[in-house]
Amino acid sequence: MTTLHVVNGRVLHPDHSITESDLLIDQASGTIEEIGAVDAEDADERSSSANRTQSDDADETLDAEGGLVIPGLINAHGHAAMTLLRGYADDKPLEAWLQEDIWPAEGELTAEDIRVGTELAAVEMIRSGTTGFADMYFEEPHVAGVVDESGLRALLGHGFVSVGKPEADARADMETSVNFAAQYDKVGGDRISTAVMPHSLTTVNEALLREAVERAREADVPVHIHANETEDEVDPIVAERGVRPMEYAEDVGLLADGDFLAHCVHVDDDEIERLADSDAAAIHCPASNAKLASGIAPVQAMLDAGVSVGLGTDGAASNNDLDMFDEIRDAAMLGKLGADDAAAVPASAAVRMATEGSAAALGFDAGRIEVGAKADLAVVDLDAAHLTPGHDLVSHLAYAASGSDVRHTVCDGDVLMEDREILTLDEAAVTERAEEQAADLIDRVA
Ligand SMILES: N[C@@H](CCSC[C@H]1O[C@@H](n2cnc3c(=O)[nH]cnc32)[C@H](O)[C@@H]1O)C(=O)O
Ligand SMILES: [Zn+2]
Repeated sequence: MTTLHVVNGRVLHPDHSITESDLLIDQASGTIEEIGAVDAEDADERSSSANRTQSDDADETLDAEGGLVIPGLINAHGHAAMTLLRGYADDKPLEAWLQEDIWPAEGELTAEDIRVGTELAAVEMIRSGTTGFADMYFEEPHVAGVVDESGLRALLGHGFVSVGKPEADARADMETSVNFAAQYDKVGGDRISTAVMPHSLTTVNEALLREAVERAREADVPVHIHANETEDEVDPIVAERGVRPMEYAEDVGLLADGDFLAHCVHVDDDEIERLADSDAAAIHCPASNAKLASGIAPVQAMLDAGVSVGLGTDGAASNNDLDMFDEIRDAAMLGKLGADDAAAVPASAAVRMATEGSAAALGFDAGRIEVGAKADLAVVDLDAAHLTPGHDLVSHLAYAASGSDVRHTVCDGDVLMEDREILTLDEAAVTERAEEQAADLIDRVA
């Protein structure tokens, strides 16, 4: 067995206790094998030479001295290649932003744009301790290629809409979504999984939505969709059907085990109950909801009701970065404002949303540092001024740390970033290429 030792650090356990522990990782299975002093001799040796970075019996060793080993953060909703549209159109509400700026620009996107934009996203995620993500976009086979080379874990799907398109085009788009999901699920291992991804409850017509859900069940993959993001999305459903969107969602066959719904901002008590009674998850995207002034999701109420809640950044054009530490902080801050209660969404709950919550939503056996779980983790440097003193490290993760405090990133037992150097992608080349590709895209749109 080839092994990776993560030594000399402190470890954040699932109950959020913290101990000084080493990890032994089996790289073949990509799982955590042991937590604790790996053997007594090692521990003795370590105390006599704290700076040692080579372990005699491990194939590879990662020094976490002064750091906290946390579960890799999981970005459970986004559109990775939208990094190319970062800062392209800001300060507008959802509908105008999509229709006036984003969709016209996306109409010009090529497979190469998607590949380059997704590589840029991968660099940003690895740098900021994100090891897994969900992606709803186009040209997903190219996204899968980037996931493969970057070493990240991802759940991918082709997003499709029917509004504003001839029926035949919309149907073909739905077929692309189903076929991609069926063909790429668990392709080349278990780092890539898939879902069928109708864009939203209002941008896909009922017949296609029903069919997409049915086809997803046949292919044994979940469904991912935007839901209840703005009032403007809720009102037409209520006006047309006389029911709120979650009842409509149930009616078309959604809210099954494995399904996950982005946003869920404007959900009433009955809808929260429906979500809680279902095996589907809500993905909270606080920064995107704030920037587009969509509203504040009732996250504490959802958690209290027992809804499974994950956390996501949404695309980089409505955030405008992919740093999940920011998202954790925004979830806590907006959760308090929205509930008018400083005790709402405490640090620990926000960290859980980005780790075990997102993992459960995406069906990843990760989001926790535990024997048998996937070895998806990040090592956060704790010796910075803004993280001193260390009264409460979970508080620091939520309120004081940022992605740039991440020193190492590991996914599936492989080191993706060591001492802030990304090993799987050429960061300088990726950013340079992205700058060129984005300029070219904007030229084509103009
Ligand atoms: N526009 C595509 C649909 C699906 S891909 C996913 C889409 O979600 C869009 N998107 C990004 N952020 C949001 C959001 O917050 N709400 C709704 N859609 C978004 C994104 O720009 C992309 O167009 C089509 O023509 O078939
Ligand atoms: Zn989105």
